[in-house]
Amino acid sequence: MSKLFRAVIMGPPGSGKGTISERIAHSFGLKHLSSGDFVRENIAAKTEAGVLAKTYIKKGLLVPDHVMTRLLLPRLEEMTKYSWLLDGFPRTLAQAEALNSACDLDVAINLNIPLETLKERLQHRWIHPPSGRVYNMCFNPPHVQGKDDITGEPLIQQEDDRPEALVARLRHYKDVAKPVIDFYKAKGILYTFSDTETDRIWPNISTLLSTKISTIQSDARCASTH
Ligand SMILES: Nc1ncnc2c1ncn2[C@@H]1O[C@H](COP(=O)(O)OP(=O)(O)OP(=O)(O)O)[C@@H](O)[C@H]1O
Ligand SMILES: Nc1nc2c(ncn2[C@@H]2O[C@H](COP(=O)(O)O)[C@@H](O)[C@H]2O)c(=O)[nH]1
Repeated sequence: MSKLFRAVIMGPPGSGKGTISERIAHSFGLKHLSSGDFVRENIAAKTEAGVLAKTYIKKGLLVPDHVMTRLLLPRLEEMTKYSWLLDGFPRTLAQAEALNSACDLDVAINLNIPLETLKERLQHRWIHPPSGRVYNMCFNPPHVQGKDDITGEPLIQQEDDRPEALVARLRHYKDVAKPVIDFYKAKGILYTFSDTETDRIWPNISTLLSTKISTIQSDARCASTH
């Protein structure tokens, strides 16, 4: 039986986490687990965690660690038989430590994108809140402007994607992300990718994952024959 592969992807707002996560899931057959999707599901289901999370999201804040961890770890327990990519979690050191106590990771992908590029991207980002599907009028526009490709429902722009909200959001991101980046660097599993275009970053991520996944599978085959 081949060993399972587990990875996380991190990056500031607008860095392409969601975009690249979809490509990884499609190319490598990994389950794409999005913390934002889990939050939206809980909000829609009006669970205790969802109701609490909504109060923070409406203020453009991160959901508190204990709420996020309580919401996310049980979902990972349902995934023990799958290889997965976790998008949007961890965002803080406390979350990284909680995840570390629950499972081992093979790779932590870190997207390092220039501020001006993030600003440009988020000005043109439109989302379909119920599904979390993401569009960009310059990069991947919807078939019909303002409408979700799948449901035809309206797309919105997030308040905190506005340029004036972004600087504070990015400063906060850097403050909370640095300990997480250092945590995975110390574990020897951090891989950072810097560029202004997802289409240039993608081949490098694809090569890394191809190498890592085939190495894990060949090690598993060796182990099973000894
Ligand atoms: N790991 C997490 N810890 C705390 N809050 C989270 C976490 N993941 C998601 N959230 C909350 O849920 C909201 C929606 O998450 P999602 O990833 O879909 O959007 P986002 O963070 O705005 O994405 P992006 O980083 O691309 O801007 C976030 O703005 C945040 O408030
Ligand atoms: N102009 C470009 N836009 C891009 C690129 N990669 C992603 N995007 C768009 O930016 C936002 C943020 O992406 P997310 O995956 O972090 O939500 C979103 O609207 C994407 O469609 C790119 O290389 N160039």
